[in-house]
Amino acid sequence: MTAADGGRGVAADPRTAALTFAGVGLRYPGGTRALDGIDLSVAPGEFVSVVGPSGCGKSSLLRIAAGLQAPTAGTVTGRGESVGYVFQDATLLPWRSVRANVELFGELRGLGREERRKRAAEALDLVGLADVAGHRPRTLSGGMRMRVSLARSLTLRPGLFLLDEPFGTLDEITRERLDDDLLALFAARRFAALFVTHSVLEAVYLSSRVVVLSPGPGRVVGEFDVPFDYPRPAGLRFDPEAARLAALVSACMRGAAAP
Ligand SMILES: Nc1ncnc2c1ncn2[C@@H]1O[C@H](COP(=O)(O)OP(=O)(O)OP(=O)(O)O)[C@@H](O)[C@H]1O
Repeated sequence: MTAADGGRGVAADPRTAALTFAGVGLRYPGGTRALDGIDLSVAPGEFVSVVGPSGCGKSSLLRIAAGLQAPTAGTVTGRGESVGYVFQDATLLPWRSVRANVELFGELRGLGREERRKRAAEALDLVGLADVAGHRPRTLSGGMRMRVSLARSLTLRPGLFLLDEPFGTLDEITRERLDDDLLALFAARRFAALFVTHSVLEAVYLSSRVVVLSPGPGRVVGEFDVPFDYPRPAGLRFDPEAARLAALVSACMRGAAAP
């Protein structure tokens, strides 16, 4: 259950999981084998991060989870009706106001105008952007745009959030701030989350469990439960126990990357 068990975390029970991969493999049409034999479950209210060397199949795994890519082996189950997606690009519509962007998913779902407005206002409040609801996306910073993207998904009240390096292109301070925002949202809404990142420290700071993939084709080579309660104190970034755990995860990743 902890780092002391050498990277064998406790997987979620597939019967009650928010998301389960069973024997999932992916071979792209050109022949690249991206994933092989992935068994992984995310429990309701669990925050799972996936780390691994570049090209090991992390984004492919997220795309399969999102239903954007079909696996060529195995099955994916448990995706409920309401899944939130946040990818590296905020993909906002430039001609719409922030509020209208945040209302978009509700519109696509066929929610009534009043309900959409209410949910958008609530979500913008949660991410601290109520003041710029009438602005166009181009007037916002990169970090604010990612917040709008988060808010847009929050309007669906997702039971599962899929996040692929959402803050990867942002500077360190903005990224840390958004990590804190995400943690606050997680504490408030307690969705299940599958989060892809290159940063082991970010993974430990945010997650209840960190999963390590091998070089491609990605296989699960380590799982680490993170033994810190939510809400997490900002000081956890500098906590020696967190640093020790991050070192273990890194070592597992380096071991996996060894020839
Ligand atoms: N659409 C595609 N068609 C063919 N091959 C692909 C496609 N997308 C990804 N790949 C290949 O699949 C493998 C896994 O790619 P993927 O983007 O999932 O890895 P990743 O771990 O997210 O990489 P990174 O950390 O660099 O973002 C790589 O070898 C990549 O070249």
